[in-house]
Amino acid sequence: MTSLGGRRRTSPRCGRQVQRQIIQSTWSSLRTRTHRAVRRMGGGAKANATAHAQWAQSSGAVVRQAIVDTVKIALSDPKVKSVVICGQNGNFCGGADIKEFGGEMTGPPLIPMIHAIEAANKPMVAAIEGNALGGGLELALGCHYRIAHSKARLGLPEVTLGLLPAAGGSQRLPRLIGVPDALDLITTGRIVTAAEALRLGIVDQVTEHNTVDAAVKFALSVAGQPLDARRISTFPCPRPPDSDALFEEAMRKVRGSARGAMAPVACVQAVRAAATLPYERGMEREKELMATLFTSGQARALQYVFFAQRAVGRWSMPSGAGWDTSKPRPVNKAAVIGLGTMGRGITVALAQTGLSVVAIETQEKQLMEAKQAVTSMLERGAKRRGAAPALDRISYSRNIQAVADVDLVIEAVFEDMALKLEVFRQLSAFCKPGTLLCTNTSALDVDELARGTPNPELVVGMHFFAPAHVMKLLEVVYGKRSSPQAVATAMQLGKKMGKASVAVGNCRGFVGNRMLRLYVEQAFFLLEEGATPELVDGALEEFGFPMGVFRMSDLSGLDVGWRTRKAAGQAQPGEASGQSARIRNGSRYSPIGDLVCEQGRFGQKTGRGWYQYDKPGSRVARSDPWLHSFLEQYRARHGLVARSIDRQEVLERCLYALVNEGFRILEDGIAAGPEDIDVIYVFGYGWPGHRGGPMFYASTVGLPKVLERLEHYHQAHPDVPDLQPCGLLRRLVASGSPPVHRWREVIKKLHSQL
Ligand SMILES: CC/C=C/CC(=O)SCCNC(=O)CCNC(=O)[C@H](O)C(C)(C)COP(=O)(O)OP(=O)(O)OC[C@H]1O[C@@H](n2cnc3c(N)ncnc32)[C@H](O)[C@@H]1OP(=O)(O)O
Repeated sequence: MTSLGGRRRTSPRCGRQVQRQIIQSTWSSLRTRTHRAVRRMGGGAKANATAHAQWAQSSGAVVRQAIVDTVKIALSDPKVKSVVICGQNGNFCGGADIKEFGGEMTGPPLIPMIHAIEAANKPMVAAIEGNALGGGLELALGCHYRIAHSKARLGLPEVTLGLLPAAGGSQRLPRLIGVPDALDLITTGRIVTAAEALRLGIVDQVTEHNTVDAAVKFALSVAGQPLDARRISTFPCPRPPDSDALFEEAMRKVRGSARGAMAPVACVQAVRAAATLPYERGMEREKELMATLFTSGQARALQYVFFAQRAVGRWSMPSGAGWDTSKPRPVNKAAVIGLGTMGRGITVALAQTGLSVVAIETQEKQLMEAKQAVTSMLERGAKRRGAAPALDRISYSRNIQAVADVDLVIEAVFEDMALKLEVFRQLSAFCKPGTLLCTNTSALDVDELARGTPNPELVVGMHFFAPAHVMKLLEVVYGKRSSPQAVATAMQLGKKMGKASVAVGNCRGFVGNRMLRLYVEQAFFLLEEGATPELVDGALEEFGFPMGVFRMSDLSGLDVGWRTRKAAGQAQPGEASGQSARIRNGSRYSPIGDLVCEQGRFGQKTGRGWYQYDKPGSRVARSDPWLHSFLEQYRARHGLVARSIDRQEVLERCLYALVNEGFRILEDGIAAGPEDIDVIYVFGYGWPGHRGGPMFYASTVGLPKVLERLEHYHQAHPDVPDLQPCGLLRRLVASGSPPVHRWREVIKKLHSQL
């Protein structure tokens, strides 16, 4: 447990008949409250100081110790008839302190503690307010009854941390609610509302009123009643009729979606143990499975991602300004300009966040189409959430002057600098003073856009990812003149929208796309050298990406990149051959993608791309003999001899090139730390979370090895300067390859010397 208020107090209503154990889980203010709680547990100032010092090492140990002690006192006191376990400050318990996992566990272990609660001969009632997650819910499942507030959230999210509910959760939940629902909750980590928990049978009662009072009343009402039928571990696990088929199907499903993550698979195995073994043996199985996960490295990666996601909220700019010094402006009303795919998604996301939105599109027909699409997206979302669609929060207009009273505008028009500059010029004329002007560009220069406005400090990039109402990532791009307040406002709005928002500097492609270019480029080079799209995609998908480079390119459309390359003067029409046709600005360039586009093969939408599809729009990719013979002809025309390439080389070339660019981004100060890059890749680019993001992954591979492989590939391909190892990588290796959480120190030193 992370936190404790080992606070014993007597219920004012029931004298000493019900004793309350307060378990609080507000992590951020844990230290002070725990200190106070320890003091309240008895002992003078001296004892208190000792306990507090211990807690500083391991907060959860103190929480567990206090629960054990207080329950013991309550059970031995004849005047106490029932016990209510509750949290403090509106929270039951968010589960184990993840930071404890890295070190040696001290204090009483959780499982015997929960067993002792379940074995108690007085009713133990959990009063659940706020969160009951992970070990917190496992504790509640050890109680004989559970009373929840209507706003409570319950779940076993361990799987998202690379673990399974190993304090009996995987054995008790199926016994309580049945195998299918338990499998769903445990394998996904899905958090449920109190209403759903009641429907599933996880809680016994839901209250709109004071939860502790309701629980105390309830505890008194059941005092003295037999408890045998309330101890979940003694329940037989309800076995569905065809349970073998059910578990096989569950296993097939998790293996399909886990992308190599071990925890979801272990969760199915643990629930299967609950359904097939006596409780004690099931607990042994739970322990074995947990031990494997704990030592797998995947749990460490996922826990890193958990903290990285929170670390990116503590953003900073090269000037030193940051989250702690910059106050965001309130944003109640926003406008979206341009209602293509991105604009529609952004409109939906803003409305679902509770903002008033003005959606602007100049052409009547497009405006009407967009309105229809936005309406149905909102209706579908509302149906899924069981809420009313936020249709009345949106007004539609063809007139840009409708921005007059908004606090923030997000421009999502076509990626064309001249067009965007014109939009920004008009916005500057019509918006009220102080309105934040945001661009959703994924490639254009935010500084150039800002220069076109009278108030460049109000301009930032808000780079959403398609579909914008679904994808969790938001890059907030600050330009040279963006004010810290503008960045703070965009970051706060992103957070409100439920996005993993990362503040990054302005450069070509920002962080995500700048790194992606090198990854894709290596994939093209590998085709030239003898690989096939199937080989490259197979290696990347086995690594854990939902789709490899080529399947992804077919999905998003090959023409998008082609247009950009044409605009940059890279893609040149025609069938030129020889080495010179594959050089741009002195560096190697592969025109393969351009040539495929010249055939009208734009991917899924045209039914042909790197693969073939049954019909345009179809999603099932099949190997395409045309493409293979095209590759052979291409190699022959350019004098290239195909060689055998293995999956290891595919991974090293694609991933290390991407990681190397990540180091350059850190060196350039475009991202403040490795966590920023990792969050961008996990939440926006399908990087498997159980590998922790590219920079974390590099640290697990070992920086000296990454450096050595990059040197090797750069030597083999001197015409690819991007493969030259970055100076920061060399520096980190020279300073002993510190763990990822210490890279910032090296980066800081580097910047201070520049
Ligand atoms: C054998 C024993 C095994 C037990 C299994 C477990 O219990 S594993 C843990 C299961 N619990 C979870 O996964 C819950 C994780 N936490 C959350 O989902 C959320 O933090 C919350 C509890 C719902 C609260 O959300 P809120 O948005 O209010 O706050 P933050 O997420 O920003 O968190 C505030 C700070 O607290 C830190 N923190 C949160 N959870 C933990 C945790 N389990 N262990 C350690 N620290 C935690 C978080 O990092 C924030 O800290 P900052 O320093 O401010 O970044």
